[in-house]
Amino acid sequence: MSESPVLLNKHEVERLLTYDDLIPRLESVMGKFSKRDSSEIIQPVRSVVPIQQHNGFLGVMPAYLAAEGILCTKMVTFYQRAEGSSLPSIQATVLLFHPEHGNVTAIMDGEAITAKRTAAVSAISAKLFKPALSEVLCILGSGQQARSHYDVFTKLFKFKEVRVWSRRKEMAQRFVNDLQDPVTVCSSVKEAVIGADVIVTATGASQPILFGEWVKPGAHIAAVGACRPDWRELDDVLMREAVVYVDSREGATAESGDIILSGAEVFAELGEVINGSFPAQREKTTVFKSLGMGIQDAVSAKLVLEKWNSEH
Ligand SMILES: NC(=O)c1ccc[n+]([C@@H]2O[C@H](COP(=O)([O-])OP(=O)(O)OC[C@H]3O[C@@H](n4cnc5c(N)ncnc54)[C@H](O)[C@@H]3O)[C@@H](O)[C@H]2O)c1
Ligand SMILES: O=C(O)[C@@H]1CCCCN1
Repeated sequence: MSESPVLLNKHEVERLLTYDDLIPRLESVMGKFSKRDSSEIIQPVRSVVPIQQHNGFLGVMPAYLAAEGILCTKMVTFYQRAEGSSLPSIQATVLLFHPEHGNVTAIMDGEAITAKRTAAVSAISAKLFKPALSEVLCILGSGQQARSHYDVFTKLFKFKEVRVWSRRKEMAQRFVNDLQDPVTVCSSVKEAVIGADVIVTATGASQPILFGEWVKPGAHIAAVGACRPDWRELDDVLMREAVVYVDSREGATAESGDIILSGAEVFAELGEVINGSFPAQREKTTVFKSLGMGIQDAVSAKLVLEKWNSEH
C-alpha cells in the first residue's frame, strides 16, 4: 500500500539536523510531556535487555505524539568498551511510522540523533540553571557526547575557559586536537572541575567520578552518563546537596543509579520548569540528570524527515 521508507545514513542525519531547529522542538515536547496528557503523548520508560556476557544492553524507545502525528521508535545498543576501542559505545536506528496506516516511512541512523538531541537537552538545562556569570565550562569524558556537548555549549554560551578531562590523557588531547578554539586538557577530575561554573559528565563510568566537595557552589551539572540503576557518575554529597532536575521522573526513578542509590529527591522535570510550574533555582548548585527519552528522538527524526522532504 505504501511507498518504500526513506533511508538516511549518519552523514545525512548529521547534515539535516541543526541545533537551531532542534532546540525549540525539544523545549516544546519536554514541556508537553510534563503535562502528562496521554491523549497528546505516550512514551513508556524504555525497555532494556541486558546482554551480560558482552557488557552490553539493547534499549527500545517508542513514542507517540498525537498532535504532531509522530509515531516512532529508536532501537539503541550501548556497550561498555575498552578505552580506545574503535567501536562506538552507542549505536542506534530510528524508525518513523505513518501514525494512521502503521507503515514505516523512514529508517534513519540514530547515532547522530542521540548525540545531538542529548546535547541539545543538556544545553536547555544550562540555559535555565547555569549561574548568571558562567565563565568556565568543564567536560568530563572525550567521546561522542563530550563532542556534541562541546559543540552546542560553545555555540550557545560564551565561556572564558573550556576544560576537558578523560581517563587517558591522550584521549583528551585527541579531542582537543580536533577543535579550532583552545581547550585546557586536565590531568584529574578535581583539577578540571575546581572553579567550573558548568560541568558536563559524559562518561561510561559506573562508579562516582565527580565529588560534591570539588564543585563550586551554584555550579550547574549536566549529568548524561550512568544510565543504569546501579551505575554512578556523581557522589552522594553532590546528589543530596544539589537541586536535582530530571528529564522524566519515571525514567530517573527506574534507571538512574545517581538518584536511586543516593536517595536524592527529584525537585522537578525540565519540562515542568519550561511550563513554569516549578522554578529554575539558578542561584543554587543544580544537577540535571539526563537519561534520554523516546520523545526527543521522535521530534528529532521528524525534523530530519521534514528537511529531507523539503529537498526532494
Ligand atoms: N542521557 C542520554 O540521553 C544519553 C544519550 C547517549 C549516551 N548517554 C551516555 O553518555 C555516556 C557517554 O556516551 P558516548 O556516546 O559519549 O560514549 P563514548 O564511548 O563515545 O565516550 C565515553 C567516554 O567515557 C569515558 N569512560 C568510559 N568508562 C569510563 C570510566 N569508567 N570512568 C571514566 N570515564 C570513562 C571514555 O574514556 C570516553 O571518554 C554513556 O554513559 C552513555 O550511556 C546518555
Ligand atoms: O537515550 C538514549 O538514547 C541513551 C541510550 C543509551 C543509554 C542512555 N540513553
